[in-house]
Amino acid sequence: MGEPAIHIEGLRKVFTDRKNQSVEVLKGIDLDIEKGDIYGIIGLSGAGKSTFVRCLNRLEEITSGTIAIDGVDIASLSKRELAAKRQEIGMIFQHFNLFDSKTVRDNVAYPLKIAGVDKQVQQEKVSRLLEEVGLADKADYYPSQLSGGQKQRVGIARAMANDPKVLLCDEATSALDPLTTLSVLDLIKFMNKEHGVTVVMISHEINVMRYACNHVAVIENGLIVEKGPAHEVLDAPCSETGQMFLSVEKQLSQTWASEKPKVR
Ligand SMILES: Nc1ncnc2c1ncn2[C@@H]1O[C@H](COP(=O)(O)OP(=O)(O)OP(=O)(O)O)[C@@H](O)[C@H]1O
Repeated sequence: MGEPAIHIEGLRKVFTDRKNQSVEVLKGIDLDIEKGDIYGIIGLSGAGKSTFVRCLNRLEEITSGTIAIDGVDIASLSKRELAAKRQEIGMIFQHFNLFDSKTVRDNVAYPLKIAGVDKQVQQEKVSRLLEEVGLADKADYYPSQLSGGQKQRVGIARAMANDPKVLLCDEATSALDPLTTLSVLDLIKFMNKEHGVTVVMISHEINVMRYACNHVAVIENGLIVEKGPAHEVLDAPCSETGQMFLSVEKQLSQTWASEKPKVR
């Protein structure tokens, strides 16, 4: 097995809250993510998923530990080096985070502009990306003129603009209806297959993990409590959180509104 796309060792993140109290949110995470994988991180609200994924591109500074992306320890990079490294790490968000005052075309071109890509090349690249995400006819629209699913497609095109090695997905489908969720997950799978981008996806939806991920880790209170092939972790979890997710999923699919509540 070659070098992993992402190697994480002893990752800790401590926040200081408004009362100056320390809150340890990530408590020593070890994880290797292989190149070309789609890796899911599932956990309850507050378990530390967003903090974890935001540490991977240093949107959050880590307190201690190592995060190596393609063999490069990102904590050791200067601001300038980090800016260059971030071109290798695309990210999409639950609420899309598009520039409202820019057109679809300019949103997607933005990372290319920042990277100093030639204007002609920018235009060609943007056109190709918009074709790929099925929005070629919406290039001159503004985000406010798009549906949630279309906005996330723009987010994906923008995240893929610099041909990243890694795509981070922070609850990317949580604000979308089931059908749109499916099409956005298909698009992420397409980007993984066609462009070889390694995907890290966080979610609290077990179905999303099952549909999209090859591997899954369960995060509980700032620690990874189990990890492995998606079908093993999702179909026969051994952690308390994993078992709870599975049991709630079963109850939701088997219980009618008229039946007695099973959880209070
Ligand atoms: N800037 C911050 N300062 C202090 N505490 C923080 C900060 N950011 C996050 N936290 C705390 O870290 C914990 C984990 O938050 P995080 O958003 O990573 O969880 P999550 O698993 O993504 O939850 P959710 O699914 O609800 O988004 C929470 O208790 C949260 O209050």
